[in-house]
Amino acid sequence: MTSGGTRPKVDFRLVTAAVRLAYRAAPGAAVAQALIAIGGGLLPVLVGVLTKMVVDRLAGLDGGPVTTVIGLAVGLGVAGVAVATLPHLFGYVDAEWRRAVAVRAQADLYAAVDRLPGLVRLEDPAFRDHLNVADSAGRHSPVTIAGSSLELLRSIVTIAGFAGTLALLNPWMVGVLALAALPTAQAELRLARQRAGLFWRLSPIERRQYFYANLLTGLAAAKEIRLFDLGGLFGQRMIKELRTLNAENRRMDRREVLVQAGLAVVGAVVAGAGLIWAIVAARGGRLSIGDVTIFVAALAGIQGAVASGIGQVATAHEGLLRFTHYREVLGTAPDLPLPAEPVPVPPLRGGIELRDVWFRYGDGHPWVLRGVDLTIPPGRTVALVGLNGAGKSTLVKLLARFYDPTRGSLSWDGVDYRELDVVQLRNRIGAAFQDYMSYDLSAEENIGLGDTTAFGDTGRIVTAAERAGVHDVLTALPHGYATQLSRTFADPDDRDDESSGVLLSGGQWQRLALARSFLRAGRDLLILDEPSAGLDAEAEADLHQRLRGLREGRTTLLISHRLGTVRDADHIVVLRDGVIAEQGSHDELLTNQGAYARLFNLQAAGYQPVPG
Ligand SMILES: Nc1ncnc2c1ncn2[C@@H]1O[C@H](COP(=O)(O)OP(=O)(O)OP(=O)(O)O)[C@@H](O)[C@H]1O
Repeated sequence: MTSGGTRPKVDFRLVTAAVRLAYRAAPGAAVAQALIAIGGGLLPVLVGVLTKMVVDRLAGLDGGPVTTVIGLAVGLGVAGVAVATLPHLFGYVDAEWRRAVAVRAQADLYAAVDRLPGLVRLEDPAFRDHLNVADSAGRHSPVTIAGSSLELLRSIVTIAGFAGTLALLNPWMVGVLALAALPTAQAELRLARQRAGLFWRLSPIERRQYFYANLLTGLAAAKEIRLFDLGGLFGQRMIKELRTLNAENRRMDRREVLVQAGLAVVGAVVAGAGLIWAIVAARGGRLSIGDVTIFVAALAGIQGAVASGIGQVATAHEGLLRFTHYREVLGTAPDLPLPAEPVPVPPLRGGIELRDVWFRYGDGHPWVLRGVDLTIPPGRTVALVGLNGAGKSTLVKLLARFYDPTRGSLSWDGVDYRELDVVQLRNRIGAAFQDYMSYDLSAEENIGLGDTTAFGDTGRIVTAAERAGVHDVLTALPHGYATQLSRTFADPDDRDDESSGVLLSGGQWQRLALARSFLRAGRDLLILDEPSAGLDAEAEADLHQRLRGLREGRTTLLISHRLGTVRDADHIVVLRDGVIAEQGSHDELLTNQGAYARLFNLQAAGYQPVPG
């Protein structure tokens, strides 16, 4: 986490950003909480004053009609009701406020992530760490910070009210209390800083613990965990992280208990001394019994409010530290330089050119592409082949401008990619990625996501499914194309209905992903990265037969390890260690007797009978 980088700074701009977000999300709730805070701050003072007046009248020190006492008692009762109900009202408004802030914070956060044009940030571990905390920080921290500020206001109102009352009885006592509050404030703030530091230090451990916990309960690793019997190992590692967390937290808790106990003793000594003075003063006739009651209430009220106020500062500080992660994500710069005036992307006429393209994923990473020169002519099929790690998928990512080349350039009809409108560019591309997605949605949505204008257009979706050879599979599902392809989102009513969510096989999922890309078959460039890797031999032959028809006259980049499926491409490019080793038609490459011929013959030999 950010733990790897510098510790985030908490400054006033951060406070205003959090408070602004909290206010804008629900101005009504913010104002209501402010009023509740002020009311809540004044109430203890009001109760104290009313109690003093009632006690003095009952003691006969302050004559007057009995109705006045009854009026005061009623006032006391009303104040008591307010004291009892305000926390509930506060809790309700607080929850409402948090809900409103959550909607706004999440909308802003995910819009910020969606605005990132490339993949660089999402692959950056530091940014991922910010993201991990940003979601919950955005939802909770603004209200925590604003709420703590209001609670602080409440404490200040209480302190001011009681201090004023106390000053009338014994101005010295106000001074003594202020002096006693100083070490309390200092100690509490120190604790808050230590707590924040601990949060910072422990967050990587906490994330590791979550990682193992999710691994143990998630579906992704369930098969390997069971077959390789990894549950015990991961469980032990999770518990080890948890024990480390517990040990660190325990150490902090102990420190806190000691400090708090010390502060409580100081507070009790000050309160005790004050009480002795009040009793002596009352015996000497300098204070009434009512004065003694309000003196005691003021002492307790001020001490409580000081402790609470300082506690709120600590809570706000911690909330601000978390909020830095949210702000980091929202303020992150685009990971690709976007032109101020992007050039509109025309339909592809002249082709795509890669000129001396060098690429690596980061300064410390090895070169993946090393001086690639390549032309993808319009209306033709270029096949890209090469061993694992040669850089084929990386080249695909550059073609969709998920990254910019580290050196060299790509151009679309002669215009540099960096000058083009990136959204329009992607709009002109259809792709089936090697690591395609399987969405926990219905079959028709899984296809329709390729072009959301096709949502609800059964004709287009069925055509795409037919082209990918998956139509028959989908019509045979319990609810046809409407069948949910996961049980993750089963309705409570459907949980026991086995037909409400169906899981497809790996090859069926791949064909569904292809259908999704075929929705964009009319686009200017179709990229197919290992489109048949998960298909059985029959399905693969069938798919490539269909693809031949689909590719006709369309610009296509086809990547495949099975060279039999690319032999009829217009142009075959062999990539080796990030360099184009050779290129040409299938026949030319076989004649060359180079890397392609060697790989092709190796694969062909695999299909020949083993010599006896
Ligand atoms: N996001 C990434 N960050 C860092 N390195 C990466 C990333 N993606 C790929 N690489 C590295 O780039 C190199 C090329 O990977 P690429 O996926 O382009 O190869 P490929 O030719 O498509 O391989 P395969 O045939 O196995 O799919 C590999 O060494 C890989 O480790």
